Amino acid sequence: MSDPAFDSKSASFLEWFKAWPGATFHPNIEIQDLRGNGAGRGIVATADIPEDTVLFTIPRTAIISTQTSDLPSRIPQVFETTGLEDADNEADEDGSETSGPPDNWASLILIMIYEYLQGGNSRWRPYLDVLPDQFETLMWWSDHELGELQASSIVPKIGKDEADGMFRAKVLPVVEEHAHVFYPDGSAKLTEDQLMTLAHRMGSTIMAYAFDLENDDEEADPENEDEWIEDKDGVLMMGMVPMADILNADAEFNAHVNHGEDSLTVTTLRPIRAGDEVLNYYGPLGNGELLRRYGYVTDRHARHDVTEISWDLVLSVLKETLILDEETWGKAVNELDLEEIEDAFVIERDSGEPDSQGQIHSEAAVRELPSDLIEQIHTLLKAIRKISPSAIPDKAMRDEITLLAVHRALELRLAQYPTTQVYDFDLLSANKVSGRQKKAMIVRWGEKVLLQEAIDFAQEKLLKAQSKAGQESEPHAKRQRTR
Ligand SMILES: C[S@@+](CC[C@H](N)C(=O)[O-])C[C@H]1O[C@@H](n2cnc3c(N)ncnc32)[C@H](O)[C@@H]1O
Repeated sequence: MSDPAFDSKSASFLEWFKAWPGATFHPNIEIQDLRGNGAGRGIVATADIPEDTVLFTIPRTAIISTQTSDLPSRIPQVFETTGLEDADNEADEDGSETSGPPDNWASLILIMIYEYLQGGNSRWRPYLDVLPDQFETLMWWSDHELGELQASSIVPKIGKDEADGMFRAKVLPVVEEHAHVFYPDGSAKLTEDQLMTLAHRMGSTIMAYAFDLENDDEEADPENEDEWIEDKDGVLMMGMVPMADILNADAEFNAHVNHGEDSLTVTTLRPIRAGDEVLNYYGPLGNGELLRRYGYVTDRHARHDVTEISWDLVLSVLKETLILDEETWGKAVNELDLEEIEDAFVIERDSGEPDSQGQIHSEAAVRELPSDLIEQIHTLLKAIRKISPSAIPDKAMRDEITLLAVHRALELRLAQYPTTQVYDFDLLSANKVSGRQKKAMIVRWGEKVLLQEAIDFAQEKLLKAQSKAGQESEPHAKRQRTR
């Protein structure tokens, strides 16, 4: 069913966009209301379009960034940099530091707050009108809703407290100190709570919509010419790119945003048929990360699912497996260089890469165990062997113990999720869940499927290692097992 208010905002936005000098918009595409599929606005082909067609052109002047908004020139003292700062200001994100210019994130949040508060005076008003004021990203979920993610490793990455700290340190003070710049004459000032909510809203919008823009000053790096991933952690300038961000995305896609000197263009990577949605690419993200940053999940992104296993869990399994006296164990663990120790390890598949047409042809599968985990276990086992050589007499035993421990730790990791894969699958396939609960269930189920694949893979490797060790030790007595 059509929604006149929604459609009229889309139409005003399109008209505004086309009026920018240098903007183009292909006649065979249109902005559609895809809320029925839970996908907001999107761009759909209205007739067949061949490969390598320019769908639209966005002049750089239409992008919202530090280079185009008036804000940096109105409060230059805030935006001035010495050139020595960490462009990412990562260390400041906990809000512990209040000095220094705002980083990429804080700069764009300030600019978006400024442009929003200008209302009809902002050059980007029709664009701001089609940006969201509600989000499905994890930052906005209640504790109860987050509980549905169970033991997912995405939960500790949400970072709400860090964002609150950053806004209080780098955003609110600037708006308050320069209220005469941010608030047009006669407009009411926002309360601290309203300003925090607005900062969160702009932060979430930037997270899901902004692009990293290749810096004009830098020479083009031929290695990165085909860079489609929006790396929010990079040092490039961030900007809000009207129209390019109306594109929805998937792990297989059919369009690409090219960064030109004066404009950005969106071109088709393969023929698009009438009725097909034009899709961009946000990168090889698992559904957990997709949900955290963008607020949705897809079947195609499941191949990139990841989960993590903690070193503490592996360590407890190793301790149980090796049955060493406390002194030997304590000494060996103390041998590890705390600076070098990884706290968590990523479990993932070899998930393949999209080809130049945005399609993936390989099958995703677990093809190795995390090499940094194996290395860290080996370092510990080496330390143990130095103290107690009989505990780990040879390399074969080291490898067997390593695989036993990884296998067991993966089983215990899977058991940290209170429901089973089968239970989740039944609910999902019977369509008994919807909304956020369903998204959370897809994430946690995907992680369980991945963990089970990793368990099976470790088991296979363990059996091979054991049979190899058995053959090598024959006709001697069977090797003594550690437990
Ligand atoms: C860059 S915007 C794309 C335009 C957006 N649909 C809109 O209405 O403004 C990114 C947001 O679009 C939505 N989105 C993108 N791709 C999607 C997909 N394949 N399925 C569902 N939602 C999607 C998510 O809400 C995401 O945070």
